[in-house]
Amino acid sequence: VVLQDPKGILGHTLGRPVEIAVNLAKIGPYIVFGLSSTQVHPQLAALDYVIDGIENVSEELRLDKAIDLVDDFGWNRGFLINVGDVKGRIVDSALLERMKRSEPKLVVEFGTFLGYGTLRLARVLKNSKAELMTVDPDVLAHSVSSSLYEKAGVRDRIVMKKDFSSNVLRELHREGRQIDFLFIDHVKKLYLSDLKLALELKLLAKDCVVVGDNILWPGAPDYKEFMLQGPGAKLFETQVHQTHVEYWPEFPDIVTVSRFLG
Ligand SMILES: C[S@@+](CC[C@H](N)C(=O)[O-])C[C@H]1O[C@@H](n2cnc3c(N)ncnc32)[C@H](O)[C@@H]1O
Repeated sequence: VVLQDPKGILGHTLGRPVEIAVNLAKIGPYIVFGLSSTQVHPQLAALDYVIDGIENVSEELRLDKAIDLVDDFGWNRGFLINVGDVKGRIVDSALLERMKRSEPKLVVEFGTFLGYGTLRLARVLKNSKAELMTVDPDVLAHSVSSSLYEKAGVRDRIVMKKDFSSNVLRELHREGRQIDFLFIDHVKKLYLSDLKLALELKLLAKDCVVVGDNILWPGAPDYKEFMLQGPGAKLFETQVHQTHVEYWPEFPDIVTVSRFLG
């Protein structure tokens, strides 16, 4: 507790030196071992790879190139937890199918991380007027994704919320808005509670499509049970896609695509 809030516990005179020592300890590995930020954070390493690889790419090809570079990094250079190209195609198709039925107004992603999933959604929504919103409380996700969107040339098309999913659901409710497509890809334990909150607040528009990633691994068993056997089975029509973990074909995973019957 003292290390988290030294001035609050010890007062300014004693607490301030402790605060400085704690911060020095945090940046110590960088100084002492000469580590760069990209060696510590895979998100920054992937962003670095995109920035270098996209330099001479023309404006109209930048979005595709940014997506390809992240996938190349994920497959060949390190492990990333973005949805990846294989499961990403399932998300793309779900959104395309939804767009064939009617023009969505609001598309939301829970869990931004690098911003890769958002780029895929932005690519599918290229000729759409839908608002694309992505939500992540983590400052590293916020800053890395902002740079990635800028490099890919889509920064002005994306509404970024540096906040928790449940707060954003309540905000949308206060604004009287509804969601037409929801990509749930944040903390697995929150999938079901956030879905229930969205239902309780009547935030899902009729025909809203809800895509759940990582249903098998790391796994959201309660969400799966709710959608397939529980009350969700009457509220949604769900397709179960057997696939594999991002950039790791040896490990099976499931993506669910659920259409809200309203
Ligand atoms: C698996 S990653 C998201 C990957 C991203 N959807 C993609 O495919 O590129 C999960 C992210 O969820 C974020 N997260 C954690 N708690 C959250 C919350 N309550 N609301 C929204 N995002 C959250 C984490 O910070 C992390 O960046």
